[in-house]
Amino acid sequence: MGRRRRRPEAGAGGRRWVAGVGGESPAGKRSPATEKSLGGKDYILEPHPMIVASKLLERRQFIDNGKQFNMIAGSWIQFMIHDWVDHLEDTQQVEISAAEEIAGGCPLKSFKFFKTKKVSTGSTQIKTAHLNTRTPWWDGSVIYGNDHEGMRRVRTFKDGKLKISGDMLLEHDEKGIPISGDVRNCWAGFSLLQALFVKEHNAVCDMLKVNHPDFDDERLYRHARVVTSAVIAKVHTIDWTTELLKTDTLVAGMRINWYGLLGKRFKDMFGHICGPILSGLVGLKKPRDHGVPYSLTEEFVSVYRMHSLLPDKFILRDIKSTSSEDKCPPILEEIPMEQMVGKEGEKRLSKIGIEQMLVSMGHQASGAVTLWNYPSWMRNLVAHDVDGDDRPDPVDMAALEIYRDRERGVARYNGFRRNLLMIPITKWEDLTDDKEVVEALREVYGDDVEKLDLLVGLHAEEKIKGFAISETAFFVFLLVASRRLEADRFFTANFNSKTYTEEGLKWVNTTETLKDVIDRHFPDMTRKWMTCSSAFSVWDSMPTPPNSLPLYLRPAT
Ligand code: HEM
Repeated sequence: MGRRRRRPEAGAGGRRWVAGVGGESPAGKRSPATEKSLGGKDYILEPHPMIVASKLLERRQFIDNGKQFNMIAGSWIQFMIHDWVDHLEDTQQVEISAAEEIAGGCPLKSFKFFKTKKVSTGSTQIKTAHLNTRTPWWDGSVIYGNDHEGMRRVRTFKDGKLKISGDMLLEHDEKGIPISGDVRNCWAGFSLLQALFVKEHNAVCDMLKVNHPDFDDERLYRHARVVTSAVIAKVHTIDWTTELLKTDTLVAGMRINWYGLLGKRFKDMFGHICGPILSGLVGLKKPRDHGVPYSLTEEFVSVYRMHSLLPDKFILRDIKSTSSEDKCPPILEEIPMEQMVGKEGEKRLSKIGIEQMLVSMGHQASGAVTLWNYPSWMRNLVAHDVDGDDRPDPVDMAALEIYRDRERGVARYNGFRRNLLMIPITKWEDLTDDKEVVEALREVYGDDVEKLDLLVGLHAEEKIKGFAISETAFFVFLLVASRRLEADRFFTANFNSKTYTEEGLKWVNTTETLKDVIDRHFPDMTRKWMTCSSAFSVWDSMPTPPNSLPLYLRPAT
């Protein structure tokens, strides 16, 4: 029943590919249109990533997401990325530098980083790909670890439980690095979500032990792991995604993915007795991969480049204050985000404590995914290696992200849309009505829309009402959201009481949202501090009004 699942053809090494559309991912493979428009210039540096970062990405003034999406939601997606994907790096370093007239506004005039490692697949169809160092499945590896050593590090080997410290936060090693499944580029909000789901895992272990006193440590651990991973997947599917794309159609679509068109009540009563449309993807009799073994694509990674969600300052609230009658506790301190990252962030988190941190994150809006909203502090960032140690060379993340998509052969915006059978743009005005944006795009790319970088296009695109992300990114989200469930035996053939236990299945079936998880561990918190419906909206906002969906498809309020 172990969760170390591999793609069937991956071989003994358990390799996890990340490949681009069409298989090949080297930067050399590009569309003839782009080739022509670049006129033989160096693809990787045209236009210079630092110019793109300074003129189009860097934050001028923080733009928030209104009340739609809070800092728990922003951290949640980092929590998920760290469950699914991280590229293997080469040992060779690259340096990006620019002449004064280009680098003028950049905090770093040059920066060093490791190339993405390209490996030969041995296949004639897909010759090279990049390796994913994390397991791509929805298996909770962000808390459980990605390999044998990582998995051992987090376990207590008693009653199936994972390590957690007395203050309900993660334990740390002698260097101050958290003991958890994934510790790279972490910040206090991300670490808090890891701790919350370690608590969830341990609570499942307690419940299982009461019901099955004969289960040993290994059995408790394994059952609790599949249950907790399914809770994470469910929260992401029917709570987080519907807050990100807040429309009735999406609420219905995501609930149908989990429960099917006949709804939860029908499925609870009769089980998965109809096909995927009527009974949902979860509980299908066998996994489906539509003839293509499950793996994550480069395009998937690129659309999740959403560092603009991160603010400049973390707003710490005073939850002990009695001066406030309403649901929004007063502000205690505004802490620069860079002090909430890495080891320093961990120290601050232990002083703040899990409850104050969670309530504060709940009340702070995340940033909007739009141009001129990329955190300036990330343009001089001390990144971490896979062991969580600080890297010696700071990086300009905004410029690096532009470089990464180009290096990994991800098509530029128009090519990307063509690959998804979406209509490409022919002029800047097709992208947006905002004259200032059009002018800035023209300044960087001239009139050549084929050069537009994907990341810039996704941030510039006018959003559908209710969507916190672009329609282009949404297409990739939608495809992969279903695939992650239907290709996985733990959500299909093995979504049963033998694998999960009766009580474990009930635990998953009765948990709908992140609020349910928070209520389980902090029974008074949301009652005291939250007025909205989802723990991912800003907590003092209004509950979601009743929607036009049929009753059986509506989420419980
Ligand atoms: C304080 C919080 C965060 C820090 C310090 C951070 C830092 C980093 C760093 C250093 C990288 C690697 C850059 C490279 O070498 O290519 C990275 C990659 C990435 N980050 Fe973040 N990040 C944070 C939050 C987020 C959030 C909120 C998201 C939202 C989705 C996100 C999405 C990604 C993605 C998609 C990648 C690419 C992963 C890959 O190449 O495999 N990160 N981040």
